Amino acid sequence: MEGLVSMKTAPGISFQSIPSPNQRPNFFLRRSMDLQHRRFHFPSIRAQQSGTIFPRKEDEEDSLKVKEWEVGMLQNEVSASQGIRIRRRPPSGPPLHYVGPFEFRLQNEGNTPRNILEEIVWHKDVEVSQMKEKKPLLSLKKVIENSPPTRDFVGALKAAHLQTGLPGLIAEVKKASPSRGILRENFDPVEIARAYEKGGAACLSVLTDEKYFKGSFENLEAIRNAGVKCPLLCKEFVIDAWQMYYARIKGADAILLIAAVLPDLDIRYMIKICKMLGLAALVEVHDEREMDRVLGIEGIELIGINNRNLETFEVDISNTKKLLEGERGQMIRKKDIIVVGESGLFTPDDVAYVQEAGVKAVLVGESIVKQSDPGKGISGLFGKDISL
Ligand SMILES: O=C(O)c1ccccc1NCC(=O)[C@H](O)[C@H](O)COP(=O)(O)O
Repeated sequence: MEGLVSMKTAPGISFQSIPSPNQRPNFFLRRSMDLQHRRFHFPSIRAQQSGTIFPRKEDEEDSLKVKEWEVGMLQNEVSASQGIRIRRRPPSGPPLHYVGPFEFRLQNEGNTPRNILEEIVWHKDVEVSQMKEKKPLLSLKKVIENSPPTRDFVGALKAAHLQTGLPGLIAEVKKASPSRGILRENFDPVEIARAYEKGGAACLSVLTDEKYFKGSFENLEAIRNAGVKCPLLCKEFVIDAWQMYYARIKGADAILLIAAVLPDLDIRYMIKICKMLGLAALVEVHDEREMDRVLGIEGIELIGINNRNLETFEVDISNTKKLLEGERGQMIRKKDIIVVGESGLFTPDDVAYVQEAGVKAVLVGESIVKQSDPGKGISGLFGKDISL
């Protein structure tokens, strides 16, 4: 659209006059023309501008960025076709609209995350690409070759359930959350982990996201190195297999995969990587559609039903019951999958409710981490001492 006159009107909105209405290509055609233009010509234009024949490093970097953007857009399209509303990356550049003979741009429209989960994922995308540059996958693989074996996360949950007759507890080391803010001011992850273990937790969940949960991979590593025996779940927003390798070297025994973020193909691929790395995968769903997708994937041993809608923060523990009713529940039993009830569990009645619905494990953060002695918080949650 070179040569068009751009007129600024209100802040954030600019108008461009169009030579004639019948010369106006539709938005999608323009987008794909733009993509092709960039794919095939962008580096050489830069090379021409710089007066060089061979592409310069900057041209190659530009070209890589364009390719990454294209992959992100493709991922968004695949995700949308599976009912996934979370876009993996912001659509680059503001979309164009046509009104009468005018074309106008709304600055940033489309590049604003639609909800907190999308915001987290977009931030994670940038964070992970920076971390990958510092610690390439090959270097992580070398460290893993000399790492101690992982512990049996699923086995620990099953054993706790058999021993107590109650759901096995995954106790979460959680300092803060986007929905609740700071949960515990004096936050010593190792002290909390030890208290949970003493209080009867079968496994621990360690939040590693820094920006939104004030967690870290250092916390995970410190808990592992402190001699805590409970298997550890790395509670991360996984969007790239690199994170799984990193979690493994930092001491994780299991990793979270969120179906609201990951398309089926990613989940299948990541389950295979988990098997290679000796990690258990907790695949998290929060509605019927996600549950049906996940039940169609082979090799899943653990499904988490999140009672918190990660887009709206609404918590409703009847979600667990709803997703375990009828044929879904039957298929889960047939496949011998362990279901974990996650979020919003505060009382023995809550635990009894989700157990009645069919869970064999629960994942709990807020209600126990807020207690002055988080270990005693566990007895409060179950209505009895489960450490024996
Ligand atoms: O906890 C949040 O506010 C939150 C917001 C956005 C994405 C994820 C979020 N939480 C992760 C979890 O699923 C919970 O930490 C976990 O299930 C424990 O929940 P709770 O017992 O209610 O602390």
